[in-house]
Amino acid sequence: MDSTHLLSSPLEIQDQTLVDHHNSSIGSSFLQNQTNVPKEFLWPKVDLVNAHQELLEPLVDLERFFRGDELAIQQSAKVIRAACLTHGCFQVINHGVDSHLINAAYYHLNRFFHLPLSHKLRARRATTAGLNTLSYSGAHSDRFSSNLPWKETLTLRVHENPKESSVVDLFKSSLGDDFEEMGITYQKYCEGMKSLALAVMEILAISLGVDRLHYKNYFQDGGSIMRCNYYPPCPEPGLTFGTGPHCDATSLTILHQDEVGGLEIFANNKWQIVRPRQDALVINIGETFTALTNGRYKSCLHRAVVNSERARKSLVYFVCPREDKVVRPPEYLVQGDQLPRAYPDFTWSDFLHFTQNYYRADAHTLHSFIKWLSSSNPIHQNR
Ligand SMILES: C=C1C[C@]23C[C@H]1CC[C@H]2[C@]1(C)CCC[C@@](C)(C(=O)O)[C@H]1[C@@H]3C(=O)O
Ligand SMILES: O=C(O)CCC(=O)C(=O)O
Ligand SMILES: [Fe+2]
Repeated sequence: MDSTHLLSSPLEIQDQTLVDHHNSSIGSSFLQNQTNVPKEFLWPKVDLVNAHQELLEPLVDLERFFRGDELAIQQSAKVIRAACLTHGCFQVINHGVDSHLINAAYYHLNRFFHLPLSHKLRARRATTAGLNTLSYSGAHSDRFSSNLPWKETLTLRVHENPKESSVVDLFKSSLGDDFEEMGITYQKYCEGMKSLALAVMEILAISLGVDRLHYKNYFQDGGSIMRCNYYPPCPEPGLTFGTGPHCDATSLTILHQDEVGGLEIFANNKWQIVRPRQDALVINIGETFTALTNGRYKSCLHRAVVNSERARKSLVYFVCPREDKVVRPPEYLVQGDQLPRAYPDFTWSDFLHFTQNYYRADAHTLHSFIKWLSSSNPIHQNR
């Protein structure tokens, strides 16, 4: 683990904040007007290795799952199992999320990121009574001072089973009445993604040989994080990342990337390109799911590269357990001395808190979190 990433207190994060023009005003116009990459965006050379090969991750057709074709479901589970044991990534087609809804989500994403920066900043950590939050960030420059990502993000955090009105109100109250339509679209997008996530949970359970409904029931009352990524063109794309190498701390990620491409996955000891498919959604195993499988399934190490020609966009839906729920694998995956517990119990709320206040998520977040848990809470030490 790189201990320089481990921050001992929230204050240190504030201390790292960039000053003056970087502080709150990095937006696409700032990034787009650069003729070279400012030093805060330069990533270490060891990380900047290129990917040359295309990932042949499995493409799973969910049509037969939704039709209840048992033989096909078992076959898909087998293919998914192999992918999750090696790199933690697969793609799905005929996934049931309406392509018009995905297009509408991109339409609103574009509209949002083309607003003047002062307007985008109105969505900085806005909150509704239901505790859903909306937050805009330009290159995370308010949180970090080096290895900045060449992107802007809009993050919607949705608590379990939100009422439509709460998400729509959040968009309206932070961005203005003109954003009602955007709120409705993102509410629907999250609903579509949630039902897909529960279907995928069923196949994952089958693939692990645990009770078919185990994970579906577990995530039924869970929340989610929806993120829009906007990656402006970059004058020297080989020096930086749109999103640096990391595993998602969340449970499952359902990602759509636009036709520009840039998502790369670390598999078989090398970085590999995930070619965009308009009709497909990329599914990545996150670290919380790794813990829920007692370390059986690999969380997917991935990154997003930028290019000098075209802005790139992606829509990311992160599946999370209910915040206070204990993250613990089913008994079937823990068997005495042969298969002891790989991680102690924790809650999603604590893990999320760690990533938002103490540690910048990277390739080792779960490992670092467990270490941090045991050092800050002796109860966890011998579990
Ligand atoms: C729990 C989370 C932390 C991040 C958002 C979600 C899932 C992925 C994480 C992230 C994308 C990993 C790379 C670093 C990060 C800061 C980013 O570049 O956006 C991460 C997210 C975050 O803390 O905002
Ligand atoms: O934009 C992408 O393709 C990847 C984004 C990502 O990994 C993330 O937001 O967690
Ligand atoms: Fe990610």
